[in-house]
Amino acid sequence: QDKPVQATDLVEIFEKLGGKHPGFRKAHAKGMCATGTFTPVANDEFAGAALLNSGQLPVTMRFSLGGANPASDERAPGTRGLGVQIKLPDGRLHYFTGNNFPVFAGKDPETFFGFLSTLLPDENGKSNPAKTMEFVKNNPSVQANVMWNKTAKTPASYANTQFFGLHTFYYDNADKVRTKYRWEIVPTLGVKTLEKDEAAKMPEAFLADTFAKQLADGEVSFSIVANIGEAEDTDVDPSQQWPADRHQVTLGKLTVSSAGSDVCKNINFDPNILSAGFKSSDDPILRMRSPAYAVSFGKRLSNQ
Ligand code: HEM
Repeated sequence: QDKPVQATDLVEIFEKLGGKHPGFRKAHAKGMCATGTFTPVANDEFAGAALLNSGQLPVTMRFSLGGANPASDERAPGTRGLGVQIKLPDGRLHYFTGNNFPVFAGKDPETFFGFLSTLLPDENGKSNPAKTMEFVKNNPSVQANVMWNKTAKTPASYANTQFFGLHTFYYDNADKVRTKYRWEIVPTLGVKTLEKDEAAKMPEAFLADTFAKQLADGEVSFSIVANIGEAEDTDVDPSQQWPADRHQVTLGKLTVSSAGSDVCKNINFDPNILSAGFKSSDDPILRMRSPAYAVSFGKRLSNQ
């Protein structure tokens, strides 16, 4: 657990846990692509950002289930994700790629990898919950995520799911004044989950149909909001939430116009690709995401 973990190690363990599925994403294999627009809201904290001063911008997004299995059961609670690619007029891209849990499972790639390792079946093909419990006890930084997973309910729809950026990012304005923030994507239709018995009555795959129906019935949209960090809020640890009372500003609104295209296939929703003025923090999980996504991108495009 002490030796540095590489992006290839993480992709490999995802494949061990979720199976080898050539041509699919090595995480969030099952998903749905959608297109829409981003309508910015100007504000002082992000003054001068091209992202918020270029009018309405085209968006490609992908909603997904966690895990490497492209046939995941959508009735199960657990990870849901959203990748958002916003295209600026000069061709520059800005990504927001987040999940529905508010804290990550580990403060760094080594802890995350160590945790995943405990979930692997042993030589008899059996999982060993005691091993996982022992790891969780000894690694406080995975505990909040494990607790979240214990109580998480099945999301009723992607349109009723809130997504968290988890990591800390910065925006430096022209006067070099820095805004430190963490973003969230909040559904206009509200967060809705299914109780166990309700979920059991659903078909194994219902998310695409539910979404299409909501889109046909009215507007499906989300707000992108930024929680503004204070000096004592961690910059580098996505396993720790910031206090809930931080000043919040709206960056803009994401409105979905269509769902179900396959344009996401050739997109790598790398959260470190940001438009002018924005920067990633040194959060080691955030930094690990670029190489891991690149490994997966290369593999899936070459049908591995
Ligand atoms: C070290 C930690 C992480 C690793 C190794 C990792 C790895 C990956 C990989 C390999 C993919 C597939 C990329 C592709 O083929 O295009 C992926 C997709 C994704 N990840 Fe992560 N990830 C990590 C952390 C996170 C975190 C913290 C979040 C949420 C804040 C997140 C959200 C997502 C989402 C939403 C997708 C799907 C994007 C899409 O639809 O293309 N991941 N991740």
